[in-house]
Amino acid sequence: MIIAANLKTNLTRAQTLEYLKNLESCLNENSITQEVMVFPSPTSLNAHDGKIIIGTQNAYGTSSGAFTGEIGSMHLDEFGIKTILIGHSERRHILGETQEEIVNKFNFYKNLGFKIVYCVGEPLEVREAGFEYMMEYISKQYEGIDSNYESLIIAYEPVWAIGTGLTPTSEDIALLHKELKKKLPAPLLYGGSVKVNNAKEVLSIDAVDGILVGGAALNVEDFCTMCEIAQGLSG
Ligand SMILES: O=C[C@H](O)COP(=O)(O)O
Repeated sequence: MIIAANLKTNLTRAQTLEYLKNLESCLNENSITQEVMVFPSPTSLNAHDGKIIIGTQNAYGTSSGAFTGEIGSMHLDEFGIKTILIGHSERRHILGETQEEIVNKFNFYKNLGFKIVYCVGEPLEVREAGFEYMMEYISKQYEGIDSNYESLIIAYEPVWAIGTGLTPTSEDIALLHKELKKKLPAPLLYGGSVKVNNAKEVLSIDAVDGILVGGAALNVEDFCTMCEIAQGLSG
């Protein structure tokens, strides 16, 4: 299974170093063999020696250049980072990234062989408009994305479940994941208010290959517990 922590705009560089040190020890103590990823804030990116895969929450589709406020692939190369989160709902809905910009970024990092965790998901009004409309909405988020890319991981994150404490029912997640797997057979993570107390239920659902955790991952013990839960379920 893939257990990923998106630290968003939290934890300083020093706090991230401490977090990674503690997480690495916890993973070792508990013999965790699952794929564990952490996406720190851009100023906390660093080389890391250990089990944890460090990914970037964002980067512009360039090596370097005149793109004020952005980082490019050369900044990731400095730390050996080869994993990127693309299409997160906060970038789509708060920062206004369009599908076209997302596809450009996807293609740039695909051409560099990055592992891409590609996020899709619907806002509440879309879900309330019915299943068919919701699936059409999510399908548009797949437009332009190379479904055959071998280093692709999809994360389904209903926007209304992110940071709200609300989660779809297990039946809803199972249904959605089944539909999304038909579209694209890549590993499929669920994200949106996953916490220690619901991680087991979510990870037990068919077609859930892992979780992408935001708020609840900020506590390193809790995030490690979720890795232990995944380990337990993987036998
Ligand atoms: O990338 C992670 C997701 O946005 C989930 O965030 P959350 O666990 O705080 O709901």
